[in-house]
Amino acid sequence: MENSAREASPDEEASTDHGAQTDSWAHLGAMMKRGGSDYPKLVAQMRRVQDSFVAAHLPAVLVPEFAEQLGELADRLAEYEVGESARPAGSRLDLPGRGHPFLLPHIVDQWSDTRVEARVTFTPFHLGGNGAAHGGSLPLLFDEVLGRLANSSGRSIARTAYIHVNYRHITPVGKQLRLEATLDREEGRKRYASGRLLDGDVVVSDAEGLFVELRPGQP
Ligand SMILES: CCCCCCCC/C=C\CCCCCCCC(=O)SCCNC(=O)CCNC(=O)[C@H](O)C(C)(C)COP(=O)(O)OP(=O)(O)OC[C@H]1O[C@@H](n2cnc3c(N)ncnc32)[C@H](O)[C@@H]1OP(=O)(O)O
Repeated sequence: MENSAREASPDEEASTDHGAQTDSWAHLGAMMKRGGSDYPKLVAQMRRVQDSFVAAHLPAVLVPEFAEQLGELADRLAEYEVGESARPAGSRLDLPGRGHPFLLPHIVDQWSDTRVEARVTFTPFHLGGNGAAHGGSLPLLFDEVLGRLANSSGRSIARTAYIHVNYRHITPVGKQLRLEATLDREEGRKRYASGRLLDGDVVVSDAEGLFVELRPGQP
């Protein structure tokens, strides 16, 4: 396995999954087996493609060949398309960024009912400019981590109402950073969480988010 995050507790993701019930160890265990034991290699190669794609300047003469090869791969993958609730991508809680190439490849080190500690390295795919991560990738990271925290430990489903992100310093690409997040308070249906992204001792970004618990039947 390319990286190991700690496993989720049985009830911690129970209410976060709209497409399938994740209310038992057995179900979580089954989700984390989706794609099999080689799936981490596939995700790692997909992330490599993303990074090398954005970093490459192909000779124009090679562009049609690369487009065709990628097209062939996409066609092959499309043969295996399944519904949202059956996909390995995003289900693999044992992998950085749940094994979903859109998500930052963060690795969770500690997870309690109200606190998360994780490591994350932004890659060339997330580059904005001048060695700094694209500003839009930070709300993505905070939404994922704060959102999961707000939905964990058997709490019922809550959706992001807002994420307020402060950019304090540039977020370097290619350097391992630390992320801390806490669920700070709950007021009725409202859950407030906050997080900090650190480069050494320097807070490069922090965020506060409101997650509102859905009413029964609310989409
Ligand atoms: C399938 C297999 C795969 C397996 C999966 C593996 C496990 C996965 C593990 C983990 C996954 C999760 C990890 C990621 C989590 C990320 C979460 C997201 O990104 S969610 C998407 C983005 N968000 C939306 O799309 C929301 C769209 N908006 C809405 O739906 C509504 O606006 C909503 C629910 C947020 C609130 O609407 P209302 O009608 O329910 O609630 P009202 O009554 O208006 O407000 C309730 C209270 O909240 C305040 N409020 C609402 N919005 C506010 C705002 N923007 N700012 C301030 N206050 C707000 C209101 O003022 C009110 O407060 P007063 O009760 O009066 O004190």
